Amino acid sequence: MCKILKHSLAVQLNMRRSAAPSQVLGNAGKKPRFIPPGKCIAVCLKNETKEMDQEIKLKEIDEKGGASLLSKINVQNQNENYTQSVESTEKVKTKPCFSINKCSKAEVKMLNVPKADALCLPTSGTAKEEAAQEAPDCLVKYFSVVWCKASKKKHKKWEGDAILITKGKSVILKDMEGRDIGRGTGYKAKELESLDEGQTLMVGGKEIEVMGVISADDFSSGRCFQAGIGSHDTDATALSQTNTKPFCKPFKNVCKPSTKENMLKDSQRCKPRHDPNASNSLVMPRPNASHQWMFNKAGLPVMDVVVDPYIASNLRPHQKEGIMFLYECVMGMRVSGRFGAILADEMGLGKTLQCIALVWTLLRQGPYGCKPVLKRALVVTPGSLVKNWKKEFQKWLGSERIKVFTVDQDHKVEEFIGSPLYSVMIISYEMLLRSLDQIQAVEFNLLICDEGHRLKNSTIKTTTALTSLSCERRIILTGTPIQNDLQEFYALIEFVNPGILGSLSTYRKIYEEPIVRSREPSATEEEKELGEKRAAELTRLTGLFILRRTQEVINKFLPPKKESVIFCRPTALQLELYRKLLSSRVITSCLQGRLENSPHLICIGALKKLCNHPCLLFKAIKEKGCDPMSEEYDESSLYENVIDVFPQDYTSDTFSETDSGKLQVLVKLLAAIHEFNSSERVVLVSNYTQTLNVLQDVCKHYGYSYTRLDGHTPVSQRQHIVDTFNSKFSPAFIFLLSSKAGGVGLNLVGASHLILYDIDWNPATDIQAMARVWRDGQKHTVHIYRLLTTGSIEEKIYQRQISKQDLSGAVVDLSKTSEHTHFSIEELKNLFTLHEDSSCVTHDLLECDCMGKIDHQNTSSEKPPISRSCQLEQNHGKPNSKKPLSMSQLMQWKHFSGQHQTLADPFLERIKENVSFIFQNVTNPTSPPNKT
Ligand SMILES: Nc1ncnc2c1ncn2[C@@H]1O[C@H](COP(=O)(O)OP(=O)(O)OP(=O)(O)O)[C@@H](O)[C@H]1O
Ligand SMILES: [Mg+2]
Repeated sequence: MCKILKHSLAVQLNMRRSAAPSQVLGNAGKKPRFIPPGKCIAVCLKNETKEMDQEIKLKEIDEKGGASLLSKINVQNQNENYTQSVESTEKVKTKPCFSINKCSKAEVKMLNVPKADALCLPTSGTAKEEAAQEAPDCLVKYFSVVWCKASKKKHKKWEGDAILITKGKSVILKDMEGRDIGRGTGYKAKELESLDEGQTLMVGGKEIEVMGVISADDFSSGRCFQAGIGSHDTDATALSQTNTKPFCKPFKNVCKPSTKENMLKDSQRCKPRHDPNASNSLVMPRPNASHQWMFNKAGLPVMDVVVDPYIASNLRPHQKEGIMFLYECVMGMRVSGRFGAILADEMGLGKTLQCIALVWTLLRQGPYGCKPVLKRALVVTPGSLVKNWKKEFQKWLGSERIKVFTVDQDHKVEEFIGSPLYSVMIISYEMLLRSLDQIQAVEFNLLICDEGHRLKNSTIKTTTALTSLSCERRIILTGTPIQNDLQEFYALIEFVNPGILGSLSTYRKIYEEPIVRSREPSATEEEKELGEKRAAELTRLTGLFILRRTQEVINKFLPPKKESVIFCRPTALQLELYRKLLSSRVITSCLQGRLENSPHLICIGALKKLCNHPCLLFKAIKEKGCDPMSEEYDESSLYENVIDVFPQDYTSDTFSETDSGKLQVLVKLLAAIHEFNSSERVVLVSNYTQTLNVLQDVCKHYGYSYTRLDGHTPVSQRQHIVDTFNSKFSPAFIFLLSSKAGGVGLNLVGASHLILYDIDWNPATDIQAMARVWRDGQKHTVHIYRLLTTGSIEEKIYQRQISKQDLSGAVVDLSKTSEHTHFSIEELKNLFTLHEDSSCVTHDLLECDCMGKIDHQNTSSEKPPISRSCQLEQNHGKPNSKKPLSMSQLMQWKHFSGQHQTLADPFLERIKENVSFIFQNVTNPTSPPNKT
């Protein structure tokens, strides 16, 4: 970027979007004032370091010695001294953002100082007094500038663009990645205020020339740092072409250049493939003039692109919108020169169908001269969903319209390449890595990455492999919200639209650091404001090609969903074992803060096992042994004496359902469902294979037919298992599902009951599992049951889940490790407390009157039953409320105590005896069950 330029040329060539509009045309008429570095000197002698604001420390001048010292300084020294007045950029490198609150007064002569000996002299009063005099809200101005090292050369060799911030008498220079590259103080405030285009200034040994004024808004939003993406408008033409890839490439293969003759022929025979005027037709947006100018160089007739009514007739309104959005993105109509999109609709909204409609449309049509935009499309998806994608293609298009190729052991990429029949290839991420060489040789015009949140890490093999594909039109599909971690967010954006957010270091400085900083408790008001603005700008910018809709858009098409959180009383054996574990040496030492080797995680694991069933703990003890001599952090020391609590003849194989509170409830619940209607089906979910084994034994014991999908199920069999279960003729009553293995993407609409047997730290894992049954295609009212052991660690995890969910607005990352590893001692104390006297600790925390008064103050069973929807307002105004705000939603659910006489629910009615409390919520209560 080093160019030798004269001023005016520099003004023009170094222009970035951030420069003033006047400079786009250059400013030849205006002669910039240039102050050679050697002539314009600001000398500041360090006397004291003063905190200027939360970030900037500026050095003030010892005014007493200042003048006498200064008079002795030669030019060279002055330069050295000047640098003293400039805060080292290194020092502030790690600081996230900056803003200037108040300015110190430093005695510096700066702008337009004609003499080589121009020195900074104290004016009046002490530095401190003067700093105090300066209005804290003095004007902050922002400029786009170019800079170079100070030199006396006539022709400057500008080294880069930068942003200059002036306030009062101080300036900061930032490079385009947001790093401080110079600071100075002691300028004349007036001169800084009147600084304008073409003027020059010395900042920290650097000479700068002002290219234009930047609005405060452009600075605080970070737009000014974004080369090429800075405008407020969303118009594709707003983008700088210099920063984008060649425009013709995406259309290269399918738009062959036309001769005049061909063009005429084209326009004569060209007509939209489907009638754009038909009722309910779905017509894609027409390209605007600039798009045509860029992509229709051959001047082909512009045609309406109309989605095949065969598929369009099935689309939900949000899906129609989604298809138009995707179309605009991959056509480069939303952001010029960018062809990527992220469709982040919540689970079950039909992302697959939207993509299928898009692919089918683009394989057959295009806006210019009826030429299809795509020749080949590649879908990459988790292995378990490869067949589902094929099925969905068939479901929505029928097998006669399109042939899709799925890669597996028997069907290699070569077959796809060799066959003219296929235009769509579906492959798993794993298989993609294995066949990368062959795939790289194929020219795909569209790449769809399903469950694409796995690309959040740019260094992993999968991301590198996919990035290596030359295809520019890239779509990421994810039901998992992606904005939790700003670096992962960057990686996803970078994948679909490379370079759009600048380099990673720029992104960090401009967005991540200020945003993260603004959310820290110690953030100043100014930091908060800056962070909010940057976040808003990031959202605006990425919102051009990210679309997320929530479940609500589809609720009205879905049958009702009844969700119950069921607090199951632990059994006597569970309680005794629980107490024993809590009194172990390991837990005591954890609570004293000795957490090396993470013994607390072992303890948490043991308690969770115990909650599921004591036999799982028993098994662990047998495997690990219990050694009284072992180290505290060793698992076997946790089990010391625990084995004695089990009955002498206890074995893990012959477990009894009466040993576990949750299992007792489960068995009754399954019986109730089965008896109610033998064609009802249940998905039974656990995070643990061992627990699934127990549940499987229960199925066997009661003669319930079942099927199972967990991490060990071969990928090739998964779709078959799912299809069989969903089929009307499925013999299976129960689908045993490992949430880790089969959580994402699966449709299990054959079942209308889903039971979450245990709880995960990450709410997304559970939400994912629940979304398997309540989704499009479900015909019956859905019942979701979440089983928790009353007063135990499971309740605490649940409380954490709902806080986390509220805090992030359900924005959580599925693939984050499910076990939390960091806990404060307070949190651990809470986690390792058993509440034996509460029927629902979560409800206690809500401070909801409906329960608190009756169950706690008077446990008499003659008390009238409780069934009410608590009012949020009733806790308002209570000081010192222990209720985490995040639980507020639970307040709106129905609260039932275990003693409630009629629950008006045939299934819950059966389990009452073992249940201490129930929260229940019905979504979509009025919608009729889906008949389609
Ligand atoms: N318009 C529609 N009418 C009827 N069923 C639909 C419609 N759209 C989608 N579906 C069905 O809804 C189910 C869910 O769709 P899909 O699997 O595409 O969801 P998704 O958005 O990919 O969710 P996830 O994030 O869980 O993968 C599928 O069985 C699909 O066939
Ligand atoms: Mg999906």
